Amino acid sequence: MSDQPKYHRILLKLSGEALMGEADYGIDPKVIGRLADEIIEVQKAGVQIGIVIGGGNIFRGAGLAAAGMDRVTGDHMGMLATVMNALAMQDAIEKRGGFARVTSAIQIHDVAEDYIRRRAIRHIEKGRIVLFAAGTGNPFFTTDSAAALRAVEIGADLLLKATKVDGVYTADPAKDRHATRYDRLGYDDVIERKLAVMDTAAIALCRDQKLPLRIYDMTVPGNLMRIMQGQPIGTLVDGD
Ligand SMILES: Nc1ncnc2c1ncn2[C@@H]1O[C@H](COP(=O)(O)OP(=O)(O)OP(=O)(O)O)[C@@H](O)[C@H]1O
Ligand SMILES: O=c1ccn([C@@H]2O[C@H](COP(=O)(O)O)[C@@H](O)[C@H]2O)c(=O)[nH]1
Repeated sequence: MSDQPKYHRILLKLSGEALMGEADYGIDPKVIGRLADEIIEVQKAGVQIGIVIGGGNIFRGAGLAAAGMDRVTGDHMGMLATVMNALAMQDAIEKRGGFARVTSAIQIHDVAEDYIRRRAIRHIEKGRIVLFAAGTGNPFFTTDSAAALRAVEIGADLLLKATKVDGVYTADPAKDRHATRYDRLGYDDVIERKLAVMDTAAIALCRDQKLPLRIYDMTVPGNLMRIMQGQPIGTLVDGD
């Protein structure tokens, strides 16, 4: 990268659902491999990176509860799904010569270390890409909230929500073809207009901690680096 990156430390939230690629379930190795390449490139350019991956490609607690399962059990399964995604990303990063560590909010010592904030920050400072798995460790939350929480805890200067849509729209673009995209919005605009691209708890935490948030399309190769270079890709949420 010719220019110095605009950001020192980021928290990247990757949609689990987008990892499926064209499939209906699971992980497309091509998608996760391409993302790992982009993440390593950005890390080599000097950006410190923490990652939270969703679990929507495997299980979501609310969906399991709707099918009759106990909600808390469903949420535990959803959190374990995020551990699987994090392990897959750790593997993809390491296969490409990067360094990664999965830390888990649920104790699961044979596969990942516990999340300990100071330890995670130390890994990041040493150039390791830290994957924060198992969400917040609590049911009734989502990985969006986990991403906002970890971003604040590690002192990230930007939270990036990487998803299948190219920003925040006036309505869900998957349901309303007349919806139009915002370039920039305040935190309270997202909450008050009920723009359901990210859960309210996550937006409120970003607002209270004045953490800028950018929502962008992760299916377009190169977008992560473009954002690190300061290009206005997607929608920026900050300010009143
Ligand atoms: N106003 C809006 N602007 C943009 N997207 C919106 C809006 N309202 C709802 N959405 C929807 O928000 C979703 C965000 O996708 P994403 O897959 O990242 O959700 P997630 O639940 O955070 O991730 P995961 O797949 O990991 O569970 C998109 O499917 C999009 O259609
Ligand atoms: O803190 C958390 C984070 C997640 N969960 C459960 O995991 C799934 C998958 O996460 P997504 O954010 O939907 O991708 C989620 O639906 C919850 O069931 C959780 O309980 N607590």
